[in-house]
This record gives sequence, structure tokens and C-alpha cells, in this order.
Amino acid sequence: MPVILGPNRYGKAETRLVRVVRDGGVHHIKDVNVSSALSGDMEDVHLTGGNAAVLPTDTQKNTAFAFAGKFGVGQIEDFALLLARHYVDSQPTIHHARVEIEEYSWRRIPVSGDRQHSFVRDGQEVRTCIVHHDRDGRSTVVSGLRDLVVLNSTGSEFHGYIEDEYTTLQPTADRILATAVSAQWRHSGVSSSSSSSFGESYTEVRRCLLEAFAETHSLSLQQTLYAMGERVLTTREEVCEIRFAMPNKHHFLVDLAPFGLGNDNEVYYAADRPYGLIEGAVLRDDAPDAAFAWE
Ligand SMILES: O=c1[nH]c(=O)c2[nH]c(=O)[nH]c2[nH]1
Repeated sequence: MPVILGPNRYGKAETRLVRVVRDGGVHHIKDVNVSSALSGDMEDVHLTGGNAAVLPTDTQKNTAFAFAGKFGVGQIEDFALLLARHYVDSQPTIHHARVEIEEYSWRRIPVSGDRQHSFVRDGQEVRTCIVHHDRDGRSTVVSGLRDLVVLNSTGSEFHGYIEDEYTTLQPTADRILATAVSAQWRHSGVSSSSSSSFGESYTEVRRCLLEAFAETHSLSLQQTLYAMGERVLTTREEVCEIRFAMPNKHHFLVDLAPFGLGNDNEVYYAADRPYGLIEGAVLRDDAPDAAFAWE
């Protein structure tokens, strides 16, 4: 039976890289996790074990560290583009590079005196990007975040849904709405200029997400998801599509009647599982073709 090699890629996953930028006694921390995946002329390595086309994953790890030393890390999208372009442009056997970076943010610990080198991890939120570059010169950039945990303690209702023989959920006109937002947004174009605006874009998209979450009177988490996406797309022209995964972090009112107490929307049980999982994309109706951006 004839057998052929299917789609494949290989690379170094999760190179944990920390760079300290020293501005005199004032230090800055860049803490990232870099994963690269390359594809191209990889028939031989799979079919015969000939490695002539292979840029070792160990070299990919070294390149991430070397580039951090040589160029700094800066905005993760720029660093990912730098790496992806380098792999494709420097190695004829590499036709496509995918670079994914996560960034963990650190906040300075305010202390008296001139000590400026102590930090505390800034929550559990993670900034992300996935960049692709191919030998036709096409680049795509998807920026994102995950574990942005938000809660509205009122302003959320849920009623009017299907009720069948298995439904026990009570309709509510006032509930807690909480979620851990995972969002990824696709940039319409990728400029090759070195004056990056990915930092400002990230800050503003995040602001849109938070403001839309807070300002939307919610009849469902789905409606809130759409409102958040719509806010980003109507505010940030560089973004053409945004995808969400939002767990509904259920808060159930506790029945305090057995203890002779009422519960006027005050005491909740915060269940961690199971959770509703609401996923969806919001995009411009004229969004350019995504090509391989989401792969
Ligand atoms: O916002 C919600 N959307 C749902 O689809 C759903 N389903 C459910 O049980 N609770 C909720 N809440």
C-alpha cells in the first residue's frame, strides 16, 4: 500500500528566555517563552534520515537567545517576525516558519530609595503572539492574551432559553458574570518598518476588551463576547478579526435557608467545573484572507 508523508513541521518548543535591560540602576524584565516550528524540504529527514535540510531545533533555541542578546526582545510580535524571517531568508530548505511567543509581565515592587530591581509577577494574564512567514514573503501576525480574569457583580441576566425535560436552570435577571478571557486578534497587514506599534495596539485592544465587558449589560456571555469583539473592530483599524474562548465561571447563589438566613444575591459558591465554554469569532465583512495566520 503506497504511503506518503503528510504535513509536518518541527522546531524548539518553549524556550524560556529572560532578558534584563539595565538602565543604570533601573532594571526592566522581559520574560518570554519562544516556540519555533519550521517546514520545507523535509522529505529526506522523514523518509531516509538524511538531515542535510534540517536546521536543528537546538540551533533554533540558540538563535532565540542570540537574537535577544543582539537585538533585544522589544514587542513580542517584532521579535517573532525577526526570527521567522531569519529562518526562511537564511535557509533555502526552510520554506515556512511559525513563531509563537508568550510573555509574562512583571511589575516593579515599589520600595523607598533607589532600588529599582525588584519585581512581582503581574497576575496570571499572559500576552501571546503567533507569527508566520513564508518564502513568498508573506507574513501574518496574530496577537492575543489569555487568562484575563474579569467579573461583573451585577448587570448580567440569563433567561428565555430552551427548556426541555432535562432543564433545571432557573432564569435569572441578576447574576454574577465572570470569565477568563482568551482572545486572539489578527492584524490586517504587517508593516516591515522597524517603528513598531504592536505595543500600543496591544494596550488599546486590551482596554477595548475590558471597557466593553464592563459597559455591556449582558443577556448572555455570547452577547458580551460579540460586544467585546465589535468594540475592538470598531476602535482599532489594524485588527480585522478576533477570536475568543471564554469559560463561564459560574457563581451559584447558596441556599442559606437551612441556617435560617436569606440570601439577597450576596453569598455565592464559585464553581470551577464544569463550566460553560463560549467560543466565537468576530470579523470585518471585508477582512482579508487569513492564509495560514490561524494554523
Ligand atoms: O451566558 C450564558 N450562556 C449560555 O449559553 C448559558 N448556558 C447556561 O447554562 N448558562 C449560560 N449563560
